Amino acid sequence: MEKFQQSMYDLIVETSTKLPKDVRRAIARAKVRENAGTRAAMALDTIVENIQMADENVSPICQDTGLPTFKIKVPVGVNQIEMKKAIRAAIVEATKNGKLRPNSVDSLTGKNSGDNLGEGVPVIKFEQWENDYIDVRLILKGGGCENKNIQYSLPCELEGLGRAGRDLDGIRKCILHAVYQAQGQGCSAGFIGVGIGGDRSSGYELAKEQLFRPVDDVNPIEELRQLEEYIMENANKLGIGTMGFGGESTLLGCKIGVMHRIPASFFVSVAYNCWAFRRMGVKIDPQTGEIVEWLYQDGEDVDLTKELEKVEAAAALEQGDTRVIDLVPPLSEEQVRQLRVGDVVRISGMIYTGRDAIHKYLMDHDAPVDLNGQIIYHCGPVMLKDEEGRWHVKAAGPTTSIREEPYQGDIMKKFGVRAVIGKGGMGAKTLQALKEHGGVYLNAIGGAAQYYADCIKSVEGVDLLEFGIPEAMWHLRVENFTAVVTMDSHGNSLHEDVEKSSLEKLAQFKEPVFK
Ligand SMILES: O=C(O)C[C@H](O)C(=O)O
Ligand code: SF4
Repeated sequence: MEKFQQSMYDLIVETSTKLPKDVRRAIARAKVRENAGTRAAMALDTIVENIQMADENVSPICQDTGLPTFKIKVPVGVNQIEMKKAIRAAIVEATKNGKLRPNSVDSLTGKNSGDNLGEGVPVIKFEQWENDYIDVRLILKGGGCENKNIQYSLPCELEGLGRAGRDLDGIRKCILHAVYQAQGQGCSAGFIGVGIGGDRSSGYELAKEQLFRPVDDVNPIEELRQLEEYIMENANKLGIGTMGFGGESTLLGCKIGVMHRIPASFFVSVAYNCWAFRRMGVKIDPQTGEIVEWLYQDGEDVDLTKELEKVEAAAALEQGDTRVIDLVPPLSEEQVRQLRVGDVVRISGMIYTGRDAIHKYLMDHDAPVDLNGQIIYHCGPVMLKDEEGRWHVKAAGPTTSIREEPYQGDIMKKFGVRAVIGKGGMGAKTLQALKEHGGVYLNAIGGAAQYYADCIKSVEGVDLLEFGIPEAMWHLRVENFTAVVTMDSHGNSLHEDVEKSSLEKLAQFKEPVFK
């Protein structure tokens, strides 16, 4: 087993940097569906470009490399303690090399362990089997989509859909509702795994297990096959679209599993995974620890370069009726008030990262830099320090902004911040503050961590590094950092509009379908 650690390192790097073929095919299908020239199509083009860049740079597709979760099947007699040690060592190595973001945080103190190890991290689950090889599957599921998982206890009342009863039709309603409530915040278009039955924990376990099924397999249980097909067809009619910009591609895959339950409980658990669906698997020789086969290799490989050729055509179309505005901070109130929902902005100059820890901190501390007229970027990047002590960005896409909703408006007013960049949109409190103070919300494409890292020309400083790499305030000099205005200072919010229209569309699925 001396090669096992190297094999696990290779598996981690492959999972973090390359999307499996079945996922790529699903993304290519989404591209065909999305109408050229729309904002959703433009977002998908960025996603495709990002996938390609991650491939070439052997760098993380998305900066949030998730909570590494290994599912391992071993022949009887294999030493699981040694395997665990090797996996942990491989995780540390991959973190040091910038293939994983240091993502393990002490829940009580907030301290980042720095090497991705911690209490219960990584997750490693073993099962014995009678085959003569080891099967290792790894999923790197990020926080934004994890926060969009949802569990229903039937019967229940669902907005737009009414009563969901304890039957197949009630399950159907829960799944549609799960897609609706995720909006663009889990970086749609997404994949869902559904677990019917079990208890609160085994139900979620079953839901997550479904994410290991190939996207294009067929459910062997006839009712579930029909339900999967129904969901794929109809969830895409909700009009949420890529990144919640509105559009035709909302869901890329739906896999449903079932298990027994106890009479009093009836749970439907839904695990939502973003488009950056990073899961891979290998077969391992139990003698040497070497990889003998990579999994998820079936079917055709999509030529994403071909997809990229369409990017320019779409971009040209896009710019036909869209204003593209160059911004160089510091921004004045007047400049910001001229921006409208739908405008595309290209930022050059300094931006400052700030996410959960920084927002909480700024509420009752001074800012480490003058933020007057500046732009805050909701982002927790992957950073590496070179031998001369200079920092380099390895991946830097936006994080889900709604988590900063309790603070954002106050912070913008307190420090004179004029714009925030993030993804998934913000709520009524921030919208009101943008109006009162004169500010905008700029939506970047979630998960496009390589694409944005490329716009960052230098790291000019860092504050509050004691919060850990993802949570620190990084001073970044960017060039042509592109984002879309989705909330403006005139009370307009694309997110509010899409949420409202998708709720109306959800209501068309109220009547029973599965008797
Ligand atoms: O933590 C992050 O960088 C992003 C997170 O996965 C999110 O989707 O909000
Ligand atoms: S930022 Fe988006 S793509 Fe990345 S892990 Fe979070 S939900 Fe997934």
